Amino acid sequence: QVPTYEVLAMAESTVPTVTTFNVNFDSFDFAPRTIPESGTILSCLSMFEDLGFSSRWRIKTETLVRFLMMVKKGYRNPPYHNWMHAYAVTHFCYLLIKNLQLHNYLEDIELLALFVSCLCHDIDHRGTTNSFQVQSQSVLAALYSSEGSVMERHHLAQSMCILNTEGSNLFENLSSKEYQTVLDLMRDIILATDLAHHLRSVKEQEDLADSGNYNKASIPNRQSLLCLLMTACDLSDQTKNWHNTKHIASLVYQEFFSQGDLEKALGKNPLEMMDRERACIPELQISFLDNIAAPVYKILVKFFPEAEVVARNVEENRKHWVHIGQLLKLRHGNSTQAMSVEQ
Ligand SMILES: COc1ccc(Cl)c(-c2nnc3c(C)nc4ccc(C(=O)NCC(C)C)cc4n23)c1
Ligand SMILES: [Mg+2]
Ligand SMILES: [Zn+2]
Repeated sequence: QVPTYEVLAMAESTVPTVTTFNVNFDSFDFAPRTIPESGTILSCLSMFEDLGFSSRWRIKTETLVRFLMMVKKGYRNPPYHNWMHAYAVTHFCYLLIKNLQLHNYLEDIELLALFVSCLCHDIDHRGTTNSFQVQSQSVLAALYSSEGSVMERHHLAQSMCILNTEGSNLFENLSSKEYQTVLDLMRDIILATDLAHHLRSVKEQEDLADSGNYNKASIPNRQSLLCLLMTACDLSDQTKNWHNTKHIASLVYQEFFSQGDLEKALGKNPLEMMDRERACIPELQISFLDNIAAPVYKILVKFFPEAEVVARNVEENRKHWVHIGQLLKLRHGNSTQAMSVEQ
């Protein structure tokens, strides 16, 4: 529970509009991690207002503030999968809604579910993967490994707990039918953040984009697009400038290498990408961009040509990794020794 006086103090302060923060806050080039963590709750408040969610779904400011503080507090502090990741993901969702006229493709309640899912999608992440949960026989694996997507089921469960807590239920003023719908949507969307799920679904998303037959009346079409958009938000750090991308890679590999160290301590052999002795970050990032990130934004651009700039930024970042890789080869021969990510 978040103390009421804190909530009221926050709610008392007038909700600044997004433009009072930054003139290009709603541009694809804006890097949300430039907002200090201390300003992220107010920033989320102003995004809810700006998107018209507060009035459309009759969300009381006090309830919204309490919800945001509970969600933020629900995140731990691993190098990458922390609250600032959730905030950056949510900001990209804001950009999609603001720039792509998504209401021509999705229902209003689906946009609300997507936005709230971005806030909640990695809540209580421990900085380790689904396979690590199973390998280490964690409590979460005991709970969810039979269904798969162990961490994602936990993120969903934690989100439901917050919504079921008196005073922080965002959806308290929705009709019972709307309420059930938004929870079902959050379940589908948060479970879709499992990369294994994404890899199984991306072909279908590409075919739908290539067909040019997207039909807003088709539930499967809308579900497919929602999953694509969620993954696009989750990986959106790759669509920003090189400084941001480089920084994110160092956070992700801090997390991966810590897991690799744990696995070695448990007598297991970590994946190369988790092994600080073997990983070559530029190589790994080029294959991550080629095999996972770039295809997502190429498909996004097929649906929404006006999003072209994000796909171009991913290509730009790939070129930087190629250059870094060449520098490393020149400087350190072909040793696969993991080197710190240099300028
Ligand atoms: C959407 O869900 C997730 C979940 C976890 C993570 Cl860390 C990420 C994520 N976000 N940014 C990154 C970056 C910059 N590099 C990454 C390199 C590899 C992998 C990875 O999981 N490879 C396993 C393979 C079987 C797919 C994920 C990476 N990643 C996204
Ligand atoms: Mg996740
Ligand atoms: Zn995430």
